[in-house]
Amino acid sequence: MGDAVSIQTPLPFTEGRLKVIITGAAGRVGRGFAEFAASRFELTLLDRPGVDLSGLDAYGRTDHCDLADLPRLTRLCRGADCVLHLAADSNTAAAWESVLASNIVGTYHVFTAGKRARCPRVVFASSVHAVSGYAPGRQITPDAPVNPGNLYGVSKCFGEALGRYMAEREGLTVLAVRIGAFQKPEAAREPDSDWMIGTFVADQDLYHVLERAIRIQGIRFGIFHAVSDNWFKRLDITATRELLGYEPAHDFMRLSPHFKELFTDLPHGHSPSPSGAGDTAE
Ligand SMILES: NC(=O)C1=CN([C@@H]2O[C@H](COP(=O)(O)OP(=O)(O)OC[C@H]3O[C@@H](n4cnc5c(N)ncnc54)[C@H](O)[C@@H]3O)[C@@H](O)[C@H]2O)C=CC1
Ligand SMILES: O=C(O)[C@H]1OC(=O)[C@H](O)[C@@H](O)[C@@H]1O
Repeated sequence: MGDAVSIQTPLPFTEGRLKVIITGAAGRVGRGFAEFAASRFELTLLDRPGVDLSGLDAYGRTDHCDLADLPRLTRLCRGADCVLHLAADSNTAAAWESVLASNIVGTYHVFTAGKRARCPRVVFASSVHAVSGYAPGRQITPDAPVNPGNLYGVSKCFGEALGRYMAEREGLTVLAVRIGAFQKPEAAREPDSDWMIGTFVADQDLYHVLERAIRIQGIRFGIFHAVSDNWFKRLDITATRELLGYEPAHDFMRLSPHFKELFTDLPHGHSPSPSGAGDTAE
């Protein structure tokens, strides 16, 4: 994560019920995080007009807002401590027009709304696809040059770059969390997917990273990787562990019925490295 590696740890975390705006709150990550975060933060849960927000009102205030509507976004951000920006066209094969509207223009509007409303922090949901162009089996550290595997990934690189600019030049603090393949642990059933082995992130593991990204002090900008404690980690999580205090609880191989039997006699953390894959960069 570039500059942050020289920071002395541990960094402090802001306690208490911070006011957090969540965009894309009705999506897969948003709904689960809202439930996890309701007792921890004062939430405003946003999604685009027409999206069903029912059920979310148990976790905070709900409202509709399209990312295209900068004035409305700005009003909604007033008084908030942080925007957790989850809204996006999350389809890795999304059409460019949609990527442009939601992920590029929409993300620009979220950062700009945060700045205009004096909301000091944006936590940006980036993706492993910002670096999915690297060869399979290679582990990627947060300081590797971006290498998106699709146009959706390109839009996540844009969000990271904009976040850095907004942090360095416009006074926000920005944490970009590169999310792997988000799933509930009980859904980790794909028989032999190389992609899932390396990128799986269990829902609760991700929620802990997001909470810590919202609370950490002393970082102006950082890119943090969020995958579970997988046998092979496509994204290196050293900085997430050391700076955010991330302690992942899950490992795709241990959850998958296909692989579980291989691990019965091995204590956690002492698995042999699979050939061609491991925790160090090639
Ligand atoms: N689910 C995953 O495995 C991963 C997700 N991510 C990122 O994390 C974030 C959350 O992902 P999911 O919850 O899975 O996505 P999702 O597709 O389930 O939810 C995204 C939400 O954003 C909303 N949205 C889209 N465009 C909008 C617009 N123009 N204005 C207002 N709202 C809009 C949608 O209505 C939807 O409810 C996304 O930014 C995604 O790119 C990154 C890596 C992996
Ligand atoms: O590639 C993956 O596994 C995931 O990565 C993402 O960034 C996408 O938003 C999500 O739809 C995919 O499932």
